[in-house]
Amino acid sequence: MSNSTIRYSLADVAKYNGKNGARTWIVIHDNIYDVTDYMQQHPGGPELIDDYAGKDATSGFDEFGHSSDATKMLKKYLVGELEDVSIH
Ligand code: HEM
Repeated sequence: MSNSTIRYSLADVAKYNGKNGARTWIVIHDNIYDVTDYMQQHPGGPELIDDYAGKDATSGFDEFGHSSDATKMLKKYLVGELEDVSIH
């Protein structure tokens, strides 16, 4: 983790739920991704991602067993990291 990484709480992420013009953010392994521009191209369809809009999508992402290509694609959409929950 670098100091330049922007930290957000899960409450911040929840605002980006894709509703009413909001963008769609999801969390995978404590990293936060803005997948708004990717959802329509998702091979599994946009709905699967929308189910996790504004939430932690780690279980959904891992349960499908995405390819390493899919994991690499995520990097492009990274917007920040979850803040350290242990300090609260
Ligand atoms: C949010 C939770 C997600 C769930 C539950 C999910 C689920 C799935 C499912 C079920 C498929 C299979 C579709 C099919 O074969 O018909 C799939 C494929 C795929 N998904 Fe997702 N997905 C999620 C997020 C993402 C994200 C964020 C990315 C990349 C930015 C991604 C990239 C891909 C790719 C590239 C494939 C094609 C197969 C592969 O390369 O693994 N998915 N996904």
